[in-house]
Amino acid sequence: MKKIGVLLINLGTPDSPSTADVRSYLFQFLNDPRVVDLPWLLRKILVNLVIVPFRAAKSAKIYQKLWTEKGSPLLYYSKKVARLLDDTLGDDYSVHLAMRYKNPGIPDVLAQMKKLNYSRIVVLPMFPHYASASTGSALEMVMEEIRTWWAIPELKLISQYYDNPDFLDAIVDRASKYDLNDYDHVLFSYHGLPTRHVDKVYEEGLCADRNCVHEITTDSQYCYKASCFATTRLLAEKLGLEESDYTVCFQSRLDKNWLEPFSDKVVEARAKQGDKKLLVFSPAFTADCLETVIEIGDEYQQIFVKNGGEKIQLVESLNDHPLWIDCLKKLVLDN
Ligand SMILES: C=CC1=C(C)c2cc3[nH]c(cc4nc(cc5[nH]c(cc1n2)c(C)c5CCC(=O)O)C(CCC(=O)O)=C4C)c(C)c3C=C
Ligand SMILES: [Fe+2]
Ligand SMILES: [Fe+2]
Repeated sequence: MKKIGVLLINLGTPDSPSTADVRSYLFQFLNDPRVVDLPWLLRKILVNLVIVPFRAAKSAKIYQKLWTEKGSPLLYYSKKVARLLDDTLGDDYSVHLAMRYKNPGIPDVLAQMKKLNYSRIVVLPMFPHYASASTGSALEMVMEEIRTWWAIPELKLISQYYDNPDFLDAIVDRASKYDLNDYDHVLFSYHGLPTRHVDKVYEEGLCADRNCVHEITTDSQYCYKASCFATTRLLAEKLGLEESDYTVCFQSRLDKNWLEPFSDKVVEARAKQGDKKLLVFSPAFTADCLETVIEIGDEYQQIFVKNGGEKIQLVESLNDHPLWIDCLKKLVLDN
């Protein structure tokens, strides 16, 4: 019998790109109080009467562009990573994949894992950076489920690993097919967050430095913004980039009070100042998804060209990269 269970978690994706399935996904996602952290009534009104009704059909059209014959890339690659990780970890480990939203859901997957009586469970979110809206939400759901078990196994929750050398090397290797000298500028575009999400990490209620490029300290260790800048500094060093060669930016905002600078505005500004080719890294996304393939690869490309640029080259997500599998393997073995 296998002794250690590994629960690999990703965000989740609609069951299909139909408007009904996208609506149901957005409904579950945006009603999460760690994602839309407003008082209950305000969240219900805003999400269920404003955002979801207006967004579902529009998002469904974008999901239809993203969908391949293998379905959603996020789910396809998450499953593949789980299989490869299971193969490489050997007989003492068994890897299970769950999604925070939609399928396969965390409660169902944990119910299967419970029956297998693991002596230890390692929970490994596929988010290198901690954010309450991603890792926090997934780990909370795991704890909510496991707290009801009569026999609670040893439990290890991995909160973040953005500075793990294997993770960084995998990204650098992913980019190795591009010659940095061919590009006018490099962007490191991370998923955005409402600024208050970042502020809430700090006891006194404010991200120490709103324009933070700050070092990681015990106070800021779970500041998503700080960890994005730290990731960028580490990657830039490995890539041999000077500070003037790159810009850190944040994409996918839902309103104006999100982390800045906004990626789409940076793309526009770089085109207007004469850049023709941009190389874009997206280190917060470990699998191809709507926010990389469509938002960066398609929407930003259009913005760039409209303003005088030529080509936005996205550095593909890690997906099933062997060094990424190796990184996950070591994270499990070290924990
Ligand atoms: C308040 C809204 C949102 C927060 C906060 C948020 C944080 C967050 N999201 C990811 C990763 C992904 N998000 C994806 C899609 C997506 N995200 C939001 C909103 C928030 N995300 C929406 C409404 C959507 C759906 C698409 C749309 O309608 O625009 C995806 C892609 C999923 C896919 O199926 O391809 C990912 C991945 C992280 C890591 C994060 C916190 C840092
Ligand atoms: Fe998101
Ligand atoms: Fe901060």
